[in-house]
Amino acid sequence: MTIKLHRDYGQECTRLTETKGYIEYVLHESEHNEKAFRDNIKEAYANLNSLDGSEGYIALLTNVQFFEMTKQNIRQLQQVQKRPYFCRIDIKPDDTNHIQPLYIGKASLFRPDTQEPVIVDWRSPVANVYYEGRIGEVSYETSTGTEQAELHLKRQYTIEDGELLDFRDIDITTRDELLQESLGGSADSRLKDIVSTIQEEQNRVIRADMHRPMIVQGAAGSGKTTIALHRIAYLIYTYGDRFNPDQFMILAPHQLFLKYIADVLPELGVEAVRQTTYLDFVQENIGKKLKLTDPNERLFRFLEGGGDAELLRFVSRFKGSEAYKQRIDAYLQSVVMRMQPEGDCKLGKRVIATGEEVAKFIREDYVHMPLYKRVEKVRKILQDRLKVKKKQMLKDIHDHYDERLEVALSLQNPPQRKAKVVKLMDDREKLLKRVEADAKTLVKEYMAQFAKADLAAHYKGFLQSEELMQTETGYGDGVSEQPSEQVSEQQLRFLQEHSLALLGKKRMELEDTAALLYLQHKLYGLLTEVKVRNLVIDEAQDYSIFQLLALKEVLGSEMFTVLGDLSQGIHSYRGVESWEAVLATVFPGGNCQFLVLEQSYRTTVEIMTLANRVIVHSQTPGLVLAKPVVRHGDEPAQTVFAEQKELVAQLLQDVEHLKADGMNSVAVIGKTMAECKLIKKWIDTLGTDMSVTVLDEKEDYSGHDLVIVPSYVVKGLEFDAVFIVSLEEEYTTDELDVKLLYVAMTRPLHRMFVYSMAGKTQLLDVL
Ligand SMILES: Nc1ncnc2c1ncn2[C@@H]1O[C@H](COP(=O)(O)OP(=O)(O)OP(=O)(O)O)[C@@H](O)[C@H]1O
Repeated sequence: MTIKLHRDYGQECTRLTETKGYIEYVLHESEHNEKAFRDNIKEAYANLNSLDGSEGYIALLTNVQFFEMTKQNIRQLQQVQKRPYFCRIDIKPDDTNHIQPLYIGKASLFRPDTQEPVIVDWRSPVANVYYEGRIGEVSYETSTGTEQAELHLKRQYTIEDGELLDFRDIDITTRDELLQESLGGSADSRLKDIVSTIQEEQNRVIRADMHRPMIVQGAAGSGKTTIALHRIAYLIYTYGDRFNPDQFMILAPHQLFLKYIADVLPELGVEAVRQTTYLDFVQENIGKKLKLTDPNERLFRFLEGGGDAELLRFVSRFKGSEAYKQRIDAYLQSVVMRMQPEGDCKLGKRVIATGEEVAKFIREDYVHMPLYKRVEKVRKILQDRLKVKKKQMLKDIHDHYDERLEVALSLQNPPQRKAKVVKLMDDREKLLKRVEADAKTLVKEYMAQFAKADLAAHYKGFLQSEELMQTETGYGDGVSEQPSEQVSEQQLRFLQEHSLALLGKKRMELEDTAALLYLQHKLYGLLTEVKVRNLVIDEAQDYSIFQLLALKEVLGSEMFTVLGDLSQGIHSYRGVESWEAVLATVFPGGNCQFLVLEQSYRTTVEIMTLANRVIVHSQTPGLVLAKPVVRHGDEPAQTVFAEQKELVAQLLQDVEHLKADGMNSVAVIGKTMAECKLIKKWIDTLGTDMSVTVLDEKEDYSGHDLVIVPSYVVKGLEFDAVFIVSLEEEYTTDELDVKLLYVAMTRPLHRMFVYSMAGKTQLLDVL
């Protein structure tokens, strides 16, 4: 049936026209207000000096605030103008007899004249009914408690360019056509918002209690990244009265990924949320650009095995463990204990502070502060006390000499009297000068014993310390699957020599960043004022326990949303081995929520089935296979070639066909960067009109017809079609290879081609 024949079509068209009209009206009004506020600001500036200081300032601030709000409202309304809402729910609250249709969209708009909501924000409490409610009895939580209601209708709309193209009524039994439509679409180089098709299990994550930490194990394509961003938008809307956007932060793996997700929050009407990487966050807060060894190089060193591979693997894992943090704590303790004051701080014979007192300041009274802030505090206390003491001392000297001068002046013998008075005055002058001079340098000299060493010096100090070298504690701290695993002296010695050698070359490893952040926080305090209280971490499987602990410590908050997939844990030698370990070590006490997302939305049943046949070869603890939403496509093509040239020629031909078929984004995934460069070389040799680029973690890939990406860079991204190519590098049955191939296979939305050279198909052969 064409939608135009639907009995509600006319009414829905009228409603859409009215809504657009009202948006237009509000926009017009807002633009007028915006101008008025702008003029007011100018005027307030001009009057700033003539008015009483605070009055002028308040006028300015108020107008700036209104101006910003209006500007944001305008932006939001402009964004929804062409698609004001995506669904409608008809609900009857239990305390009324009136069924109210509510139109849900990406903004909220209310008509004061009719007291009716025109658009209800998707994040509002009642909108939850759209995502989770079934026709019939429903309830939803508001800030004042649980509301009961009856849900009579759930209707989805397809609106494009302000025109109503279709609508359909849905419930649990209905196939979610809007979802199917959305998943059938084409990928570009940016992630998009999914407000109209958020699924129930995803909705639970988005709306989960902000105050409790949450870990989400989500299969590839289950929407973790998307959910992470929607959750921030939801939290800012819901808790906006208590938290500013700058109190939220999202951590993503690299710059390429940040660019990939950059549009979603602004699309959701959210601005000013920090989106960064762990490394950048650390560098910003220690005030130093670190020269790191290439972690991907090491990844492949592990793959090759042999040599020091096992010991290097130990180094990576141990540096991310709680045991490493504990050793740093012990080192910090020893630094504090070594700050044993050498005697009292005295001006002459007068004590400004006793050694015990100073030690107590540092070790007890100001223990909540970073160590060198405590030292600064002590300096300040001593200076303040000195000021008082000096004044008193000078007065005492004056009093003392005044008395003696009085006696001297009463002497009868004039020459004797003169001599005495002169001497007393000289003595007094000398003494006063000495006191002044001593006072000037006293605190500085006393405090010299607590001289500051810089971060690198302390890290080096730690690496050379006996605290690092303790062997008695195994790292049975939830990091290792074998709690009884012992750390040997040989392992620690290797870590020490390896790290000191790197430091000697002014280099560090990514694994050192947690220690650096933690030491910075404990010794000096972070360099920026960290307002962030609420943290969302994507691709969290690559984080170590220590990285998470350090973040928790520096933010002073547990409001973490941690999303990851252990099946994609290609850095598991330094990242999360099991979520239980994170629960036990980072969020102990049972307050942390743990949710599993199995449903995968990205790819077709055919592609996901093949990817699942790969991942079952991994040792991932508690592996949960991804369940694709029912969407069928072509079988993945698996082809073996005899010649590299022949393979690449076929690939180029296929890509051209795919492009002609409307596949926007196509990627070739090679196992390593070297493999990617080889593919590129062949493409250049064969020639093509397409723009082709090899991606690393820093680049933006929009604007290219074809991208070639190493398997370890591609996580998190998606493309319409993907070619997994093995020219020289094959995927073996090794754990890391299994995960790399799985990550690669879960990137396509619609089509997948596995092209390998003969003899390079080891893992594929066992499928
Ligand atoms: N409810 C939904 N409605 C429409 N599209 C969805 C929904 N959930 C996820 N998607 C789509 O599925 C794809 C995968 O989402 P996303 O990248 O957020 O998943 P992920 O769990 O982070 O994946 P991975 O771990 O494999 O990187 C995206 O194209 C996203 O738009």
